[in-house]
Amino acid sequence: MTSHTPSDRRLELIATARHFYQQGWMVGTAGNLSARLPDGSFWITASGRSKGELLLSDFVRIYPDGKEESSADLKPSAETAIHQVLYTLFPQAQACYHVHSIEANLVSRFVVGDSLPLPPLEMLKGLGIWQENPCCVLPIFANHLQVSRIATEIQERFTINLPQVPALLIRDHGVTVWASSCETARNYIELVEYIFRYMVAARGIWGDEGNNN
Ligand SMILES: CSC[C@@H](O)[C@@H](O)C(=O)COP(=O)(O)O
Ligand SMILES: [Zn+2]
Repeated sequence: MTSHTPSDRRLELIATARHFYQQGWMVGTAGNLSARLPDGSFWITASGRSKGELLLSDFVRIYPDGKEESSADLKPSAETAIHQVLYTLFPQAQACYHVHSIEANLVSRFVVGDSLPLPPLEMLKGLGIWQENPCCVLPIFANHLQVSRIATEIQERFTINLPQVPALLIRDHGVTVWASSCETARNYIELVEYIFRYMVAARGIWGDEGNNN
């Protein structure tokens, strides 16, 4: 019988961060990635690390009781509270990815309110929307300096209204997705970023009307 050692999820996070860095979505130290472990803890990128060249030692393990563990005395991502809130709200989530793209920042200013209507693209099926000509919105949150305030607002809003897609946008900041596997979270980031690129291009061609259903 072949025995399998479960692969270290940090390796997948390192490869994904490098890929996102190459797309221009994790420039410098921007963004953070986390993945859950069977005991309910999760690995998250340490704060302020260059996301294009992460090492196994650039992660902090966060336990359900809040205890932190890392090889050196590292600080976890400044946005850990957002990951914690999402893992609590969505127990099936096994990975939570946050990136900063130019397009995400542009589309976050396409509306003044807290919901961004998404164009009815086929790509929405990849985010779980199986409807013809869907009316789908992405929740937008304000980018408070105090990250705990963003996390509280996410918790309050999603406790009352579940989002249609497993993603949220922080205005002038970037997108965060959560998914039942690392691979799916990576796909979700690629899909939402495709939709954002489309929305920016559509506005350039058709103006304000470009993204209407
Ligand atoms: C390039 S500064 C970006 C940070 O302020 C933050 O938004 C971010 O995504 C990365 O913070 P980090 O603490 O490294 O996880
Ligand atoms: Zn960020």
